[in-house]
Amino acid sequence: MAAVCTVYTTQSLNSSCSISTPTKTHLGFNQKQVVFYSTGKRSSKRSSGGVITCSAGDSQTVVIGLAADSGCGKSTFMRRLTSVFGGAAEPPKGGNPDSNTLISDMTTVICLDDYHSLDRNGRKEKGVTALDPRANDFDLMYEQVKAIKSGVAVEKPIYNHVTGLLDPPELIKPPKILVIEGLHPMFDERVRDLLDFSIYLDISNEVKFAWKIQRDMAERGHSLESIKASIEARKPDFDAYIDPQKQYADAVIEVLPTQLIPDDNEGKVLRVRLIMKEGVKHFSPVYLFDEGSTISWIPCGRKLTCSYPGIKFAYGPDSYFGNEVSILEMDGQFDRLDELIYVESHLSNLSTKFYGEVTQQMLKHADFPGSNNGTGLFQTIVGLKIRDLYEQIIASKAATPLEATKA
Ligand SMILES: Nc1ncnc2c1ncn2[C@@H]1O[C@H](COP(=O)(O)OP(=O)(O)OP(=O)(O)O)[C@@H](O)[C@H]1O
Ligand SMILES: O=C(CO)[C@H](O)[C@H](O)COP(=O)(O)O
Repeated sequence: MAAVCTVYTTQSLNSSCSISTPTKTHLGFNQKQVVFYSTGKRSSKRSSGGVITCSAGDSQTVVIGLAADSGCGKSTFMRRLTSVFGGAAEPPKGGNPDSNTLISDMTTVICLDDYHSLDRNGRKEKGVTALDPRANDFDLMYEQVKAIKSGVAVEKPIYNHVTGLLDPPELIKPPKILVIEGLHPMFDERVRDLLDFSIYLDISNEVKFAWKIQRDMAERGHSLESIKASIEARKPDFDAYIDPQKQYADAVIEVLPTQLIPDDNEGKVLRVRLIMKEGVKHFSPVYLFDEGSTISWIPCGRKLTCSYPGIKFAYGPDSYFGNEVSILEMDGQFDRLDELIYVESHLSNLSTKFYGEVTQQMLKHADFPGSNNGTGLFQTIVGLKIRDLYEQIIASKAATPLEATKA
């Protein structure tokens, strides 16, 4: 059966394509109309959310995965990352006001909640949480991420967090950098294999609880009891399906209670560890003083103002889920953010474009959560490393286009 569809792409389509779900026709974006023969193989049970898969060949979309539980700082991280590329991210213009997508000049961030196959009622009826793979459509996620990576636009579904329903799809054009953020970017092996770089935000239970209480009580009017109950209800599925993804991450930002205050239970001062996998293509870990050595550093004194309980850095090689890693750790918090330049000048391999860029980024977003501690510092550093990775991938594709697309 011949299916006529419109492909949205910035590239010439001279290669083999297949259509898995016939899509609606949209007009107006650099489109080319192509006749396809349906494969007859529907990859999704959805009536909406089509994908046109082509091996277009010369695509340049770099795909980044960011995994974390809800309320663990993904949005904050995304704002820092987008800022490193020099722009602010906004929802698609003129689209669904409840869209979860954020677009800037260089990046498009899609939220994987949009691949929930069961809406809020559906999950309730079946007795499953949103973390359960049975509540998510990994076939569609894979096909759409693959299509975007190969330079082809898709009609991605929208999960509406306000209504709890699945809304009509939105058009996602291939960006320079696609970030897929949410609960499961590294869960499905096929999706995982599409990632050029992956990050896991590993927030310890104590800290997660403190952040969730702060946000859900202050901003969403939830009671302490309901927050506790929701965390408890999610925990088994979190442990089974979300947490194990950290073994696949190229970088993990681990957030723990401080060790500088004995038996601290306030959760305000944090110990943050940046775990960086060795041997990842286009990514070289940051180091403190001397690459590969084991270092402990208390920078407080003449050049860095520290009030109680102070600041302690550590760095060294380690092993993480059987992989060789480097770990950079910061315990404590900055009193004066402008003095961060002192710390920055002792770190190497930061992938900055000028002296003091980390400090500049941190000062620019001093009002973001975590700007006075290792969460903000390490998120900024990972943002710079992603920019560097992107530039390296683009440069290597430009140098050897055929080889690079095969890799
Ligand atoms: N580094 C941090 N330090 C302190 N609090 C933080 C930090 N990051 C996030 N938070 C707290 O957690 C809340 C959630 O952060 P954010 O919106 O970035 O998370 P999220 O993972 O995108 O959440 P969701 O998936 O639920 O939308 C913030 O409002 C803030 O209260
Ligand atoms: O984990 C989540 C997002 O990261 C949400 O719990 C999930 O998407 C379900 O959403 P809702 O709160 O609208 O039922």
